[in-house]
Amino acid sequence: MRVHVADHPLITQKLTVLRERTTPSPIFRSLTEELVNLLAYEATRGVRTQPIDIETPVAPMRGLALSEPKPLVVPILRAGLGMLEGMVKLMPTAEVGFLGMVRNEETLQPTTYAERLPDDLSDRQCFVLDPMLATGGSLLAAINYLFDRGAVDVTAICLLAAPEGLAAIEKATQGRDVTIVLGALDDHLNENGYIVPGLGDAGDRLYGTV
Ligand SMILES: O=P(O)(O)OC[C@H]1O[C@H](OP(=O)(O)OP(=O)(O)O)[C@H](O)[C@@H]1O
Ligand SMILES: O=c1cc[nH]c(=O)[nH]1
Ligand SMILES: [Mg+2]
Repeated sequence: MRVHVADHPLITQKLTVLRERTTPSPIFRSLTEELVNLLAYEATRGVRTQPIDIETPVAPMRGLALSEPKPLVVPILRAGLGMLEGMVKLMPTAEVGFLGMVRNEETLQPTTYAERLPDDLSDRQCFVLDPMLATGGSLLAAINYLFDRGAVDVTAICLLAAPEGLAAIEKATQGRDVTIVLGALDDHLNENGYIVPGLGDAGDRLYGTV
């Protein structure tokens, strides 16, 4: 598993505002989109392309086009939906699939309440979006759905992660092509399974349900 933790002052600055408890939902939403734009740049570094011959007004040249089949972007509802717009702005031709998951706040186990993915993902590059990687249970379930359908590689973009969740995913995906791109790697999980220092419940903060 490859892990890339962003190291850029603008990402840390935007995350600082996001984490602040008084930041209201509209600002939280726009910062989330800005952060995805920045993280997606790194996450799509390995996107598959093919040469394409074009003519500029001045001369013919060989450029690059995205390869077929196009990448699949999968936000994990609810909170991952807040990252979708930022990602598809960067790759407007990507296809989008959806996974709805919710973590039981007592057992910390995820359940899937919605799934709308292409049946056959053979030869597809997949990009999963979820702001929070806490115990890793939700992201691992999403990664397993994609590999079970034939995906060859999965890249997840998360704003924050806990070391415990990252280690759990690494252990459970041995031998698979998995990349995780993070805005920051936080300190630990607390007794309620929340990332510390974290930002609280991302879904509630995005959609104002606190
Ligand atoms: O790593 P885990 O321990 O599985 O926790 C992370 C999950 O928890 C949050 O979703 P939540 O269950 O709160 O659903 P929501 O997006 O609808 O708020 C978050 O968006 C992740 O999907
Ligand atoms: O810190 C956490 C952990 C799980 N889900 C969240 O939204 N935040
Ligand atoms: Mg939530």
